[in-house]
Amino acid sequence: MKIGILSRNRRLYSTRRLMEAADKRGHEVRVIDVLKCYMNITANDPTVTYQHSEHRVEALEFDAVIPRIGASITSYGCAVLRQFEVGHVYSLNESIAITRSRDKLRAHQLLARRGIGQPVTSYAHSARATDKLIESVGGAPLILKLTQSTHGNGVLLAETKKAAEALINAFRGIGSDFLVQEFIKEAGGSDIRCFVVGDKVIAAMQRRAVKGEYRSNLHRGGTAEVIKLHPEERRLAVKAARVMGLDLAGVDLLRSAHGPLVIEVNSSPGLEGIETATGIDIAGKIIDYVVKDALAGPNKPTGKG
Ligand SMILES: Nc1ncnc2c1ncn2[C@@H]1O[C@H](COP(=O)(O)OP(=O)(O)OP(=O)(O)O)[C@@H](O)[C@H]1O
Ligand SMILES: [Mg+2]
Ligand SMILES: [Mg+2]
Repeated sequence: MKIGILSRNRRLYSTRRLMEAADKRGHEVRVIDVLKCYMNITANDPTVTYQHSEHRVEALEFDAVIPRIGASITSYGCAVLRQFEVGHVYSLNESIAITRSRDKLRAHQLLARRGIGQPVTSYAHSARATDKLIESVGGAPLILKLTQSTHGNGVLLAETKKAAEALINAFRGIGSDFLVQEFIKEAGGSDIRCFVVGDKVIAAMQRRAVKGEYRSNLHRGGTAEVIKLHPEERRLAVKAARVMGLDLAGVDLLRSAHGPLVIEVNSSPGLEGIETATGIDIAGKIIDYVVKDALAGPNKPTGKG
């Protein structure tokens, strides 16, 4: 099979591992930097051309693509991916599903519609609503989250009502889009990353924040270890990925006093942390899934919104 990995950098761990796994299984694999692609949008003869120095590839000839689109290039990356879809090329994750998951507000609303447990989350435009926003999530301490951010960068803990008001005003002042969220204290600075492929959780790890930190992201110095999921957590993670329409997803859960809660669904979850923590050949499992799913036919758009 001819597989394209849509990634900006072939040296990234996840990209390298996917290439290795595809190669090992005898597939022809190529890394395509979406920013070096251009497209011709016509009904009869849509094209995506990848031009890298003197090399030129007619990219719609791929049998399957695996999108690894970074948060900073969501818009152009998804436009290129949509063009593959116009050309009936199978994609592991569809552009619409990636777009849904990138906006945390939209994702929370879609998950809520399907009854998926999440921390109480509020959103408002008007400065007059600040008191109500704070009250609705149970007051301080509370979490403020930029709607489009990653690696824990846009996640802030406001320990007091005064701090929450100051942060909300600051975010409003610079025109940032943010959510206010109930702080799940009992998670104790840990979260669970569930790695979903198709309709299965193929691996899970618990990430623990360093002392004095509330964010467990490995990029923030957190540590990871294997964890055995409860069946309820497994079902929740698979359902969350389904609702977003993602065939590959990193679903983050918090263990709260009232059961597991989904905090986010990532469409390009990294492989390094989870492969290192669990010793599972995640890249191999992804390639096996892609081949099986692509052979079964073109994408069927899933989910709404
Ligand atoms: N409501 C909450 N209560 C307690 N801790 C939280 C809450 N929301 C987030 N956290 C902590 O902050 C971390 C980062 O939050 P989140 O996963 O939403 O952001 P992210 O920047 O998209 O992360 P990623 O790099 O996993 O994509 C979580 O892993 C968790 O440890
Ligand atoms: Mg995220
Ligand atoms: Mg996360």
